[in-house]
Amino acid sequence: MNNPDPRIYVAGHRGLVGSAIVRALRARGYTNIVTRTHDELELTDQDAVRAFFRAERIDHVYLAAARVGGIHANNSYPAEFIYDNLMVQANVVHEAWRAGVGRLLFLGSSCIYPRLAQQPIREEYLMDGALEPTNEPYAVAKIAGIKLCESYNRQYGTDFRSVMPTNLYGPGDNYHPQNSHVIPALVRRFHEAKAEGAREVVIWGSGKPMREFLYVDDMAAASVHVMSLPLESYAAVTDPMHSHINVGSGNEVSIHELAHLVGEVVGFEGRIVFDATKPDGTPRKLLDVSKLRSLGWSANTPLREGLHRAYAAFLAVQLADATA
Ligand SMILES: NC(=O)C1=CN([C@@H]2O[C@H](COP(=O)(O)OP(=O)(O)OC[C@H]3O[C@@H](n4cnc5c(N)ncnc54)[C@H](OP(=O)(O)O)[C@@H]3O)[C@@H](O)[C@H]2O)C=CC1
Ligand SMILES: C[C@H]1O[C@H](OP(=O)(O)OP(=O)(O)OC[C@H]2O[C@@H](n3cnc4c(=O)[nH]c(N)nc43)[C@H](O)[C@@H]2O)[C@@H](O)[C@@H](O)C1=O
Repeated sequence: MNNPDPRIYVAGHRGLVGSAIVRALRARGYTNIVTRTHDELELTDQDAVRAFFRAERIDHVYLAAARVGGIHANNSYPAEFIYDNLMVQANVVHEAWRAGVGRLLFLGSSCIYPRLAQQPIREEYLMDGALEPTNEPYAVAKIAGIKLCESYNRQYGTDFRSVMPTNLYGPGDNYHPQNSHVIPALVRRFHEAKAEGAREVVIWGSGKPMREFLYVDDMAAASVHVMSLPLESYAAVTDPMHSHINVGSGNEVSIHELAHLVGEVVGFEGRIVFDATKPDGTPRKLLDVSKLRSLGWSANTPLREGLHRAYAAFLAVQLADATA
């Protein structure tokens, strides 16, 4: 019989996705959740990861720890993006197998797919063409993560699953002015422009790229849903090696439309201008989410509502920082 309250390790529990996964697990009544901060457990250190799994007797793992960032961070620190991600996932997957972990969820990213993939992007388009250069090292690491899980499943019969999220946003995001993703970057930039009474806000690139966005609590719900499925159900829609599955909202907007929407949510009334000297990245990446829908899950937070919640979370952080 399945253990109703498995011992669950959420790696990266202080990050955007990991913190939402912990919220989702607690809301569903799971109480046996194990966490370690980065300072307490360095996941690139194999000996430390081995000792952790040996001591903790974990049943399930959510692997939401990774080196993560937006287009500028990926383009500026390619060595860290490939090295850290390869090491973290190799250590966690290998030591989880050694320790007999029953089920693991690896979080990849929609940037694993070819830059000019047919849209919407189906899971089987993986490795069908060249990757987007601004994030190729990160994407190569994430592809290796999928293949790690597949290989352990094939050779050792493990149950290691992989989800490929589209661009995420929400409470707990990284608001670094350069290294963050577009939504937290714009929330902060519009907020500061409004506070300073600035006449214009500059957005990177042409404004033409299309992106699909998913609110992070929807992502967490999808992760818990995928981990709760019987293996036969998951394996029936993934390929025979129990490969990856896309997670998205099914809707896309241009960066131009997004900028106007964030400006509206924040209440900025000035001009929005585009700096075409900055990179656009992939022109379009809309995921085909029919496999996940066939398994009974779909997103339910519209972008405008998610942006209002994300801005409220940003304001709460500002307030806490100001009163600290
Ligand atoms: N955000 C997005 O738009 C998307 C994210 N994803 C994927 O979702 C997952 C979670 O991303 P997200 O929550 O946004 O990322 P965050 O950067 O918000 O969180 C990552 C967490 O992992 C921890 N971490 C990083 N490196 C190590 C390490 N070497 N040892 C221990 N802990 C470490 C970080 O700790 P610390 O901060 O202390 O370093 C942080 O708590 C990743 O796999 C990412 O690739 C996929 C698609 C889109
Ligand atoms: C999730 C995904 O995240 C990264 O890829 P990306 O989709 O290109 O993500 P992004 O959020 O950084 O940018 C989206 C778009 O928005 C434009 N843009 C405008 N103005 C700002 C801005 O101020 N900041 C940022 N970051 N982008 C901006 C930007 O030029 C681009 O056209 C990957 O490296 C990879 O890590 C990955 O998997």
